[in-house]
Amino acid sequence: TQSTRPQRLLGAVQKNATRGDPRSVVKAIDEFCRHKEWAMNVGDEKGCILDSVVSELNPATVLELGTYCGYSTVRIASLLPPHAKLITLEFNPDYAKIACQVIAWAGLEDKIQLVEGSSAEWIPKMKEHFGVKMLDLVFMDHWKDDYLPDTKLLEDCGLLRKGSVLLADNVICPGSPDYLKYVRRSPRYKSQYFRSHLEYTKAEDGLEKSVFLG
Ligand SMILES: O=c1[nH]cnc2c(O)c(F)c(-c3ccc(F)cc3)c(-c3ccc(F)cc3)c12
Ligand SMILES: [Mg+2]
Repeated sequence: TQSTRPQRLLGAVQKNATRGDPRSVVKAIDEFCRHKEWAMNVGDEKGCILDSVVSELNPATVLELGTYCGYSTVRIASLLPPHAKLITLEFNPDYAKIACQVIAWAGLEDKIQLVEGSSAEWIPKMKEHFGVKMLDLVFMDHWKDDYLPDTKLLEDCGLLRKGSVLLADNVICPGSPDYLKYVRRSPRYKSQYFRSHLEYTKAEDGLEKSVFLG
């Protein structure tokens, strides 16, 4: 039977990356997506912006919405301090199966908790189920139409504190205009646009970094 693109991406990781070396996993995926098959990872250009936000923040608790094949999951987790935790939510079971194996190849199982399900279902369960008090960083990379409702859900669930950072991918392509309007207009956020390109292409895209002011 035909393999899927995520399966072929995993194959490229297992063939070209070194077990236990997260940066080689990131590199292997970028090479695969640039030279073999495009895939919707945040990619190397926006990935560098992601790295700088994570490194500057040094977060203890990270929530990623949208795991896909685990590229940004591995990229973020490889920069976290020793006892920091990353919870990543993926709705698609096929993506979750691949991401689990990419995370294992990178040797980051201890830092990452992969949960299969919807953000709407799991955000309200963060505190009771994962013992999460507050989120230091939320990387939003799931579905453009869910960015705004999930942001409001994070606020309502009391998961954001003064200084919590929301970092949203694809705010231009495909774009999340209602989300952008909300975080840019709200007095409760300090928002900043990092202009970049759609992964592995010349099309414009960017990341929006929004600091919750409490
Ligand atoms: O859905 C996404 N989630 C997370 N990140 C994404 C991402 O980083 C992307 F680059 C794209 C993208 C953008 C342009 C394009 F032509 C194809 C896919 C998508 C996306 C957008 C619309 C869809 F119908 C399917 C996928 C996503
Ligand atoms: Mg994306």
